Amino acid sequence: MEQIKIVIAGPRGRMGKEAVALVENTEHFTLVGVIDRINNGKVLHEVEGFTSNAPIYSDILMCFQETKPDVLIDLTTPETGKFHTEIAITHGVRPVVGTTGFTKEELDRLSAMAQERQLGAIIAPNFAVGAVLMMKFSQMAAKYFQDIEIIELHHDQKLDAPSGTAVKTAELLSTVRDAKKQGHPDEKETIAGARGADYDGIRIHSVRLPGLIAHQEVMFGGNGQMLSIRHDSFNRTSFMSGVKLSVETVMKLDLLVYGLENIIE
Ligand SMILES: NC(=O)C1=CN([C@@H]2O[C@H](COP(=O)(O)OP(=O)(O)OC[C@H]3O[C@@H](n4cnc5c(N)ncnc54)[C@H](OP(=O)(O)O)[C@@H]3O)[C@@H](O)[C@H]2O)C=CC1
Ligand SMILES: O=C(O)C1=N[C@H](C(=O)O)C[C@H](O)C1
Repeated sequence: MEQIKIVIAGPRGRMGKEAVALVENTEHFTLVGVIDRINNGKVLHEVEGFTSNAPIYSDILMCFQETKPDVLIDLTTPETGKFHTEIAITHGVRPVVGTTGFTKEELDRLSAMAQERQLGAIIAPNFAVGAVLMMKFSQMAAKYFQDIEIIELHHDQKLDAPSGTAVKTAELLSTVRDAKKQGHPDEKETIAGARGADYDGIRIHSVRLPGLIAHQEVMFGGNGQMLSIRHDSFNRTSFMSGVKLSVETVMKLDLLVYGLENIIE
């Protein structure tokens, strides 16, 4: 199998560490460099917890020039992730982005940039196969149940709310459900935010607590019945088979794909 040369941005992060281990343990993947805002000029094994010989760069352009990667895996923050994805597309490096918090306008712009260059790119709000199925099953259910509340629950170090997964879920549900205001027409919040965020009338509630990893429940209410579809990630290894699939798939694409549901059969 042809070797895929990979750069990881955010290697010291919770997801970045897992991604480094994935790339190091996959025969046809080579970690040619990492992007880290500290440790510039060092080799990764000089940083505690790593054994890799990959060089560390704080400058993404220098990293690309010297390591000539095929793929950038970005697991950073919303602002940095957007910047890295733009630079990658501009320089012909295929981005696989797990970073969340991009707006629809930003996604559209990145998609147009990839299309213009006919370059493969994947932005996946959730790499866990079970989470993708939870979204697909919810989309099936939304045809029959129009009253929906999404409860997403995450660790308390998360920067963006609602989660990328919750936004993606609401987008998928809206493809099969007409916009509808839920709850009583005259309902009033006595404390702002009590009814959660509003996406075409679907309510999204974000829970942040230490001890959690990544969880989501989609609740559908009907006459005399309720359907609940839930996914839990209990560790971050749960995301890695999706990262591996995305790296392999992005090499064959010539446009930007947003969401793993578009590449999982
Ligand atoms: N798609 C998916 O399946 C999943 C997506 N995520 C998303 O992935 C992202 C990362 O999550 P997580 O690993 O938990 O977050 P962490 O905070 O643990 O890691 C983020 C890393 O990004 C680094 N970073 C921040 N700014 C820069 C910069 N300017 N240049 C280089 N590196 C930078 C941080 O470094 P420093 O220590 O210096 O701040 C840190 O190491 C989030 O957006 C999260 O929502 C998370 C889980 C699954
Ligand atoms: O920040 C996280 O942890 C996660 N972020 C992603 C999101 O925003 O949906 C994916 C997963 O839920 C974990």
